[in-house]
Amino acid sequence: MNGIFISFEGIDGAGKSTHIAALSAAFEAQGRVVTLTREPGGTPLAEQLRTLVLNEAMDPMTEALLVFAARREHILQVIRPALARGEVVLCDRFTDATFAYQGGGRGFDWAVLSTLETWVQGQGTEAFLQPKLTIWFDLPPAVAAARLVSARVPDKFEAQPQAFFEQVADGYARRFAQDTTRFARIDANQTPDRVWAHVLAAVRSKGLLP
Ligand SMILES: Nc1ncnc2c1ncn2[C@@H]1O[C@H](COP(=O)(O)OP(=O)(O)O)[C@@H](O)[C@H]1O
Ligand SMILES: Cc1cn([C@H]2C[C@H](O)[C@@H](COP(=O)(O)OP(=O)(O)O)O2)c(=O)[nH]c1=O
Repeated sequence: MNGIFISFEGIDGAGKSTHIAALSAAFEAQGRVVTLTREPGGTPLAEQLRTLVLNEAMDPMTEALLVFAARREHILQVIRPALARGEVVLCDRFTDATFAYQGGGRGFDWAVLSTLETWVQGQGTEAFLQPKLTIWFDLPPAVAAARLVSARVPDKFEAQPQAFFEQVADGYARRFAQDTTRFARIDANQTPDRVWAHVLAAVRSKGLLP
């Protein structure tokens, strides 16, 4: 069986986490083995880098290098091995988040991010790794902010003003425009049931679930 790599994206509070477990169950119901993972993180070292990135103030380049360093570990130790075993890898955020947050939100150089992406996801003779499908939960930042008020204690990014998330959303839109076939853009400003129906339809339209 071929491995399947799917990533989930969107600004904080867009509703990703709500649907990842349900999609995992849908794959398992088809007899697939699922690896659920996240970025930054997914290995002990990458989780340590996550703690730094989410809690410490730092220069945007430092931040970009740390998330790509975490990604390198994650790809080598978790994602590629799971795909080689024919598993389904569901990843809560991947490189599009770097373009959106470090590129859009922090204003870090887009071309440098593209170079880092090429290095980290396809070093030497490795085939370039990219999700088969990226589900983008598109939600106006004001709506996301309202959802998060009562949801949880904000981390470094979630504490940013709405203007930051407008830039992050612009980053996602720019990334989407560069590769519309990989992305499924979902209007996340709907009830969870309706959002779920769109998530399922996106996965089915790629032929990944019956
Ligand atoms: N479609 C929806 N409509 C209203 N609230 C939602 C919806 N989806 C998720 N939520 C709520 O919004 C908050 C953020 O959702 P979450 O899945 O944690 O977002 P993310 O993982 O994208 O940051 C949670 O309190 C969740 O219950
Ligand atoms: C993967 C990635 C995440 N991030 C940010 C986006 C989120 O604010 C944060 C962690 O994402 P997330 O796991 O969605 O947070 P939570 O557990 O609170 O739902 O890291 C980046 O800035 N760059 C990246 O490359």
